[in-house]
Amino acid sequence: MTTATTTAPPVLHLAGISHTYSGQRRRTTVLRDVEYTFERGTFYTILGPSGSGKTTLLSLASGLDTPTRGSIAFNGQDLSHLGLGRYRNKHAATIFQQYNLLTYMTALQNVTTAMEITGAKPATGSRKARALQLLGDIGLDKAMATRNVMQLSGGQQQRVAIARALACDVDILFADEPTGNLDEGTAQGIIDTFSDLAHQQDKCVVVVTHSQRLAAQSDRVLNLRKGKLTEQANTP
Ligand SMILES: Nc1ncnc2c1ncn2[C@@H]1O[C@H](COP(=O)(O)OP(=O)(O)OP(=O)(O)O)[C@@H](O)[C@H]1O
Repeated sequence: MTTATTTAPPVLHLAGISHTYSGQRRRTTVLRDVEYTFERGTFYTILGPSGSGKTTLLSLASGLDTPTRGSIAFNGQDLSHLGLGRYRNKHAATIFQQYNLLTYMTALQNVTTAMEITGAKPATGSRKARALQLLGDIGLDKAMATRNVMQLSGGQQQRVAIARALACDVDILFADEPTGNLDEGTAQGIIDTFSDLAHQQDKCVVVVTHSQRLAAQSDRVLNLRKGKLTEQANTP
């Protein structure tokens, strides 16, 4: 008799990926034969020393760059067949370390534009109302939301980047040091939001961080060291 086990369905598979940057003088191999399967309904953190390749790994997994070797599949489909643009627009949202906001727009316009591009439709109400709600939830009131993003502080811009990613109803959310510029209370609110996205909305959330405190609140902690990705044994 076989025993039935319930496992979360895989959403993203990294199959033997390696990545080398080719400079004018030398080549730097950052990732070496990384093999890992990310699942829905799970909140992951990736830890590793500075320069170990965390941002590189995120840029490959989020479809911004392609690995030198190996392949990446979303829901069983190779990203090169699905199309990186389609993957980024429809299935994966990324909160970048540098925020990558549209600097000629307001905070609100940054969020609504992303919703239009990804086709995200709120369950009720308009995109504008949903965007204002998301911005409000992380502490940016209407006056701030309608200000040009260049007139916001670094921490406020980071919150706009977070609201923009949350507004896109995608399967996977990637975030690169998303709480680095935030005070403790706001950072905790963001961590709680990531946790809810994974556990209540069945999303896959992958966060790169240096924060042990953040990592301790995730479901699975991964370590990137010397080009290899390993899962911490004590994660559930
Ligand atoms: N475009 C590039 N060209 C050449 N080398 C690069 C490039 N981007 C990153 N690197 C190098 O690859 C290595 C990994 O960089 P990466 O930014 O992925 O590390 P990280 O773990 O995210 O670092 P940190 O924690 O400091 O943000 C570093 O040695 C970096 O100098």
